[in-house]
Amino acid sequence: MAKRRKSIYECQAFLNLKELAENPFDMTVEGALDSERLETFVCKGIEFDLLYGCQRVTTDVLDCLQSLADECGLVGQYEEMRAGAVMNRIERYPSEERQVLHTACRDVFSKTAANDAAVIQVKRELAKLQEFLAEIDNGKIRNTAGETFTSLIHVGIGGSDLGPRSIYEALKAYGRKDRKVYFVSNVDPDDSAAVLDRVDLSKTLVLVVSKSGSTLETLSNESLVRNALKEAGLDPARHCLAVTGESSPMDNHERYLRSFYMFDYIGGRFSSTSMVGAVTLGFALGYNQVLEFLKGAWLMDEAAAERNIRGNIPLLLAMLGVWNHNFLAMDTVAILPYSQGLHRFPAHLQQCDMESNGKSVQRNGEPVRYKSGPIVWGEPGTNGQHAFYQLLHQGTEKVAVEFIGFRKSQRNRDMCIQGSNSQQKLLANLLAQSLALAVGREDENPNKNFAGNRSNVILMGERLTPKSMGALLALYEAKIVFQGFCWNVNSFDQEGVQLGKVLADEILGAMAEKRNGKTLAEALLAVAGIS
Ligand SMILES: O=P(O)(O)OC[C@H]1O[C@H](O)[C@H](O)[C@@H](O)[C@@H]1O
Repeated sequence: MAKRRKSIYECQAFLNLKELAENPFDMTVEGALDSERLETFVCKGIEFDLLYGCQRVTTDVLDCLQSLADECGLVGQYEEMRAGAVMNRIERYPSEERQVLHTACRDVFSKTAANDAAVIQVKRELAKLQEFLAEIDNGKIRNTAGETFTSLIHVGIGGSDLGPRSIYEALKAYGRKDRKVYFVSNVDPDDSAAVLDRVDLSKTLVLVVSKSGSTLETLSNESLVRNALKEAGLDPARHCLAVTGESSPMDNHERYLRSFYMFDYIGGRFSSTSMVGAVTLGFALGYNQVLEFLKGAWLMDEAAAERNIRGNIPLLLAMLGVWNHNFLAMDTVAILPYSQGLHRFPAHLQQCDMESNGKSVQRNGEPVRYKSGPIVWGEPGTNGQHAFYQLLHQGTEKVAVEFIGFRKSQRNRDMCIQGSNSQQKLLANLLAQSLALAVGREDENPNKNFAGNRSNVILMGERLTPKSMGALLALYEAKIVFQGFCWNVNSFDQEGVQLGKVLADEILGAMAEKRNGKTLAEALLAVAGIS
């Protein structure tokens, strides 16, 4: 018999927080935000510190958030998930009924794994990857002309693209100089054409990534690339690699030089540490860097099992998010990395968060009666400062901001210009934005007035490396999972993407048969003037 999960509004802490939210901490009062507060409201963790002095919280609020986390059993559920409980389900209705074990992808460093069976499968795939990368290095795998492969095109979409792409972008500073990676995701034919125009296909590996092995965009792009290989006189089976679910329609060894597996218990948007991300990363950076990346993620997973929110960054970030969203009515979260390497990371988190927690049904099948997942968006600073920060400071919309910064740059190529180097300028801007949002500034001219009290946190790391990237990824994965548990939604399915796919098929059918105007879909096709 499944345990009944509490909805947050059934918790005593929920009522207490509602009361506290009537009079949240005012950061604009003179002296409210002082050095003591800034020093106290810091959570030190794996590879990152979370600075949360600029949140509208008091110790009372934090105590209540702790109680809410405890009443909802968040850490207990997280541990159940890591051990292999069937968390991907909705009671009383047909649902995916799966375990959720993306954490097993990095549980390879533990003496005793949380779920042995999954870790055995994970280790087998890692060993295959290590061997494959060694064979490219030692020349056992070469093209038909006997040359080494120097490029890889990663073909996938959604979880099979966003995570790997954002991680590759974050870490390409450590990439091998003799290797290049390209990504193709959109079914817009211009996406693949632009990449195909730039590569020497004879020295290119094509990694097709699809858990289901049946995603329209990925299969279309695979066909376009295979066709280009054939037109260049090359044998696709000697260039194409697959990452897919075992026994998916793509699980066909004759069509691929190598096949790597992911498993039912790894959700697409949580799959970056599986072969979905590891093959591309391994090609670009080498196997040891993949291990560093996994190590960072594993350390964060372990740290996320701490019950005390003041000592657990993902849990604290999750609970501060609940406070801002459910009690202070902040509908959107902006992820603003002050790190060019992380320029695609907000896009990845958009999928990871919004596809996970953008739900209106609880795990018990009842409707959600409070707000579940927020809208997530973001761009790197300082670029964003010259674009949308106006709204963050003076707009009517209140946005919860999560800054991410690093004390040191990745490439160490910097110089002093007008008294400071660029890394210092970057960090000065990050800190300035945090304070400006929180404290504001009064001006008798209303148009120049900054109201302040705009909540934000800073995640501060030393340097963006494979290890810290792994930790950052796992931090956000755990945050999303904790929030999903708190809102009592199933964070691991994505029924909401189905209807659009069904209607797109209907419209494609109408296009093929030149049907026009009978159904709503056909009428829209005609009105849009598409033949
Ligand atoms: O990896 P695939 O099976 O090709 O799926 C790719 C993506 O497609 C779907 O539409 C889902 O919404 C995503 O969660 C998934 O990551």
